[in-house]
Amino acid sequence: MSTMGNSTNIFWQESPVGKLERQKLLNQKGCVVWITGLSGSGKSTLACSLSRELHTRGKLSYILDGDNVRHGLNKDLGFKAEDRTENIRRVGEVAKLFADAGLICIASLISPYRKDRDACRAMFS
Ligand SMILES: Nc1ncnc2c1ncn2[C@@H]1O[C@H](COP(=O)(O)OS(=O)(=O)O)[C@@H](OP(=O)(O)O)[C@H]1O
Ligand SMILES: Nc1ncnc2c1ncn2[C@@H]1O[C@H](COP(=O)(O)OP(=O)(O)O)[C@@H](O)[C@H]1O
Repeated sequence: MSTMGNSTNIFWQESPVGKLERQKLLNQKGCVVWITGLSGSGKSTLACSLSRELHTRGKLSYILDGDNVRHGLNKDLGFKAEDRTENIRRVGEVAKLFADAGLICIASLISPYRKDRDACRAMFS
């Protein structure tokens, strides 16, 4: 049992199908490719080219683009430093789930702050 927020009864629920089994089914290993850069620097273009090329090679990928994610999951966030931090944290958590599912997750966000990039990278170690 662990304490999460105000709850003291949150248990980790194991999946009946393991990560290795998913990898075998998809014939690929899940991972995250995180593309950073200033607005207009070519992140989305690169993400789209990579996703198309992977698809051509029979590999399942999915793009988490900053512009798109801010239409839904992160529509409550703006561009203050703390909002950008939360944006990166949430996308990092979603990317981790995609990678665990076996997909090649391509995250394309400005990610301007080193501390946020480092915190995100630490989620995967
Ligand atoms: N300051 C400010 N004001 C208004 N709009 C802005 C601002 N900063 C970014 N943008 C736009 O938001 C798009 C997504 O940004 P990100 O989520 O990648 O930014 S961040 O990683 O949270 O810093 C981003 O997309 P890209 O241009 O593709 O980078 C911009 O269209
Ligand atoms: N390698 C490149 N050379 C020249 N122009 C590019 C290149 N990559 C992207 N662009 C152009 O730059 C603009 C911004 O690209 P975009 O991928 O939307 O950037 P971002 O996602 O970082 O905001 C688009 O008009 C795109 O066609």
